[in-house]
Amino acid sequence: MTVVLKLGGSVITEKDEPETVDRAALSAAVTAIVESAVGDDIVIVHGGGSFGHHHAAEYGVSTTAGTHNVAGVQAIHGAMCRLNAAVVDALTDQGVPAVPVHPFSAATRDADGALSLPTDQITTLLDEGFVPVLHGDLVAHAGEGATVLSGDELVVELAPAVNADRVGVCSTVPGVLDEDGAVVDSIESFDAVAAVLGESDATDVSGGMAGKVRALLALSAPAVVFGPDALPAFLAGESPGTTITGDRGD
Ligand SMILES: Nc1ncnc2c1ncn2[C@@H]1O[C@H](COP(=O)(O)OP(=O)(O)OP(=O)(O)O)[C@@H](O)[C@H]1O
Ligand SMILES: C=C(C)CCOP(=O)(O)O
Repeated sequence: MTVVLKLGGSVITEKDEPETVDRAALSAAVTAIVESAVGDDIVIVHGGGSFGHHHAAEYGVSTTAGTHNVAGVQAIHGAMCRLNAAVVDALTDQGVPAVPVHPFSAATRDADGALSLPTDQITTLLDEGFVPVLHGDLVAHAGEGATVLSGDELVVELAPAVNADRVGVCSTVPGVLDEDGAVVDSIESFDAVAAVLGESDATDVSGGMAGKVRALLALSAPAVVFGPDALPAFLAGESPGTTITGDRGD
C-alpha cells in the first residue's frame, strides 16, 4: 500500500514566528509515521508554514504572480530547503530512510500555468526503499519568472504517479469546517462548500483551505483532510476529518 502524506506547514512550524519549527508537533507526526504499519511505502510532502509564506509574501510571489528577483528566489527556496532539512532530520532521527527532493530543481509551469513535474526519480527512490520528502517550493514559470508551487499541488501530481492507495493532508484544523464550525464529512464539488472556504488565518500565499480543496478536487483518488491528532487514525486506514472526492476521473 502506497501512501502520499502532506504535513501542513501550519502543523510543523510556528506559523506566526518566522522560520521556527514546531519541534514537538514535527516529532509527534514522525512518531505516528514510525508507529504505523505503512513502513517505507510513503511519500511525504510538507508545506511552507513560517518558512516559505513570509518570504513569498514579502516578495509578492504567489502560485500565479511570479518574480524575476534573484534575491527573492533565493530567500523563498532557501527557507523551504532549511525546513526540508529539519523534516528529513526529524525522520532520520527516528529511523525513517528519508531523503530530500527539491521540486524547484525539476518542475516547470507553462505560460498557461499548467504544471509539469517529473516523477521517475520519486518512483525509483520508493522502489529502492527510500522515503522521498518533497516540499512546497518555487517553480520556473514561463512568462512569470518563478511562482509558488504548493505542497497541495505536489500531492495531486504525486498520487497518480506513485499509484497511491491513500492520500492524506494533515493540517491544523480537524477537516474542512462548515459555517457552524462542524467538520464536513465529504466534499464532491467546490461550489457546494465555496461559501465556507476561506484563506488561511496565517500568512499564506497558496490560498488556505480554499486553495487546498480546489487542488484536491483535481485528484481522481479520494483525499482525506484531517488534524494532527487524527494522523495515527489516517495511517491505520481510517478516514477521519473530510474526504474530498475529485471528479477528474483519469
Ligand atoms: N472552512 C474552513 N475549514 C477549515 N479551515 C479553513 C476554512 N476556511 C479557512 N480555513 C483556514 O485554512 C487553514 C488551513 O490551510 P493552510 O494553508 O493554512 O494549512 P496548511 O496546509 O496546514 O499549511 P501550509 O499552507 O503552510 O502547508 C486553517 O488553519 C484555517 O485558518
Ligand atoms: C510558500 C511556499 C514557498 C510553499 C507553499 O507550500 P504550501 O504551504 O503547501 O502551500
